[in-house]
Amino acid sequence: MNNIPVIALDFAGKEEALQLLKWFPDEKLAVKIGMELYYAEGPSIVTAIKAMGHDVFLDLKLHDIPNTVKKAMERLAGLGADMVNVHAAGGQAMMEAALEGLDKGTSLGQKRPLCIAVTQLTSTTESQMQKEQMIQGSLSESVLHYGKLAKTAKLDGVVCSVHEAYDIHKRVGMDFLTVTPGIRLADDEKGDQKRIATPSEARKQTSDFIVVGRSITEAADPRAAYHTILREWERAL
Ligand SMILES: O=c1ccn([C@@H]2O[C@H](COP(=O)(O)O)[C@@H](O)[C@H]2O)c(=O)[nH]1
Repeated sequence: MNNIPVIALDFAGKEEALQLLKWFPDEKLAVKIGMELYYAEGPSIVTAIKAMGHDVFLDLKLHDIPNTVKKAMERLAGLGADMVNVHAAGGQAMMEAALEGLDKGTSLGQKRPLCIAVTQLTSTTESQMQKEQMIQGSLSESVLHYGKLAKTAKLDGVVCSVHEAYDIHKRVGMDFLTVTPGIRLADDEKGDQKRIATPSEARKQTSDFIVVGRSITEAADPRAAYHTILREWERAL
């Protein structure tokens, strides 16, 4: 995965997703296939988008007992996605099982998908986390804790907000990936996201990948929105 931003294809079906991709006839993109599109279309949506030459982050956020996650990852490994993920809250043994499944399901000569762990969703606030998840301490401590746990389990990185990305890199490792959704341009609607940041802040805070959905997919001209975000990212340093 190289391209930035990663476009979240949060659509009800293949037709809508392909409509969006038509805005980018000559560009190799990185796209994210999430639950909505995957549950509607099944594994063929991953192979179809890979066949178009795009990188795919398959964002299914697995969270179950280790054996179930291992077997599911064994199946997902064969689809050709470049990145997959789990919830760090599933625990170290579950994350290790995810990797085991991916290794087992990856054929000889194929590259194992990167595997990252969701820490605290970008739609979660600190007070919500403390009340609803009964986690004491700050949200940034919780994200760091999950980051360290994911590193111990030998995962490749985490999903976190831009606000935690630098701390993760400093304290877990500069080569440990930080994938950051919750990206908004200054005038964009926040929607359900709580811990948001601009593409420029994301770059300054050392995010490796920014994930952008509605700011691109709901724009009147998605290609123009994509390039505005890319330009802001490129000019940030
Ligand atoms: O903590 C997380 C984990 C995943 N996401 C996903 O990223 C996109 C963001 O979409 P926007 O429209 O740009 O808000 C979406 O697919 C989420 O499922 C996240 O937002 N936060």
